[in-house]
Amino acid sequence: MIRAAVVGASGYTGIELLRLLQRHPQVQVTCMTGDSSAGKDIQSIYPHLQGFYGNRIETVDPDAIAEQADVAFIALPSGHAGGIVPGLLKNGLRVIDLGGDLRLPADLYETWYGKKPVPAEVQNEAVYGLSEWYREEIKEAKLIANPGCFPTATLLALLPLIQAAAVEKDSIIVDAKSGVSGAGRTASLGSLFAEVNENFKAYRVNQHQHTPEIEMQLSRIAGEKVIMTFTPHLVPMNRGILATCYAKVKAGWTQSKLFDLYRSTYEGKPFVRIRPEGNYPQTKEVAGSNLCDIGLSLDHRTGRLTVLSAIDNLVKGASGQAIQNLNIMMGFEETSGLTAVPLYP
Ligand SMILES: NC(=O)C1=CN([C@@H]2O[C@H](COP(=O)(O)OP(=O)(O)OC[C@H]3O[C@@H](n4cnc5c(N)ncnc54)[C@H](OP(=O)(O)O)[C@@H]3O)[C@@H](O)[C@H]2O)C=CC1
Ligand SMILES: CC(=O)N[C@@H](CCC(=O)OP(=O)(O)O)C(=O)O
Repeated sequence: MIRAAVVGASGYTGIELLRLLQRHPQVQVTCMTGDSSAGKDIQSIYPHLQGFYGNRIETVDPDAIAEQADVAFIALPSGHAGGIVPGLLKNGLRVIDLGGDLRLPADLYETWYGKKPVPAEVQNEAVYGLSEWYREEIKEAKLIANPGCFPTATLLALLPLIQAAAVEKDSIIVDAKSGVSGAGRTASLGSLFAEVNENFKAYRVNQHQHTPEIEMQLSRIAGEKVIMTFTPHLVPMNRGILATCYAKVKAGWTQSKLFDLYRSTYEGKPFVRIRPEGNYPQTKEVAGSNLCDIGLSLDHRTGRLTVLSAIDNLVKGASGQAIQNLNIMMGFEETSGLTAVPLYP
């Protein structure tokens, strides 16, 4: 049994880690931290956890965390990892950061997040944790930069095409929609019921912090620079991301060849399901699970391919993928703690 700390246990990704780890056969949560909730019992904030967890929430102290845990999940707003991660690594813990602090080099981070980057030696040690694509590196990692929710849905949809050089690389457009839990539990005007309910809006158009993250990983697999258009939207639902990705295919790529490409790329990958022709993913069909469902359709008139990808932002988009990465790092079964069937309806 390994001991896990959840740093930021009182947030949405924090309680999702608690929900999923509760039935993980090889992991026990031994430490929980928070900020405004420090000093309280977790079940006093989240009564649905009564009978599952009785831990007291502590303030963040890397040395105290290291005494109680072998691995730490960092589920904090961006800007905090730099002050915590070095102390945890120094004490020999494996660390998985769910925020954006370790995913980008310093210049891009500063530009897109508008915050001070983590020291270069910390960032350089981080392995980008898109589990299906970087398994071998994740196995050897001590520090994981867990991907963002939109990048997870988008990259799983687009990387097969990029790797096979099947599309014109300057033709990519991603139109993505997220449920409101993607914004976290911290109160904000934009997350109020009356702002979100019966509404559907784009936000941070051409300015979203996940744009460079997606482009960096597309470029890495392409072996050359790829840029794209990315537009996120907020949808009045609790959970889920649907990314609709468009790209112009190169000559010779038929619908059946494209299906073969996706099926062979994700063969043996337990969390990616390729939908049959004419059948497209829906957020409800992956809710509460670590699955990513992908569907595709080639428009013969325009030569443009539409790839749809659905995930639960809190599971495959955050806490589920973090546990998948822990499983890979520790040599556990990749699906340990993550085999739940989606919650439907
Ligand atoms: N929500 C999502 O779908 C996804 C989120 N992420 C990323 O995961 C991270 C966590 O997100 P999420 O769970 O949604 O956020 P929440 O706002 O729901 O939770 C934030 C957590 O961080 C704690 N916290 C806030 N400020 C401080 C501080 N100064 N010092 C110590 N602890 C602090 C809070 O404690 P307290 O409650 O006690 O104040 C709370 O536990 C973010 O970086 C986010 O971008 C990544 C992918 C998807
Ligand atoms: C709906 C909503 O607001 N979603 C968040 C996703 C948060 C996230 O994953 O951001 P990090 O890169 O900091 O981890 C957003 O668009 O910013």
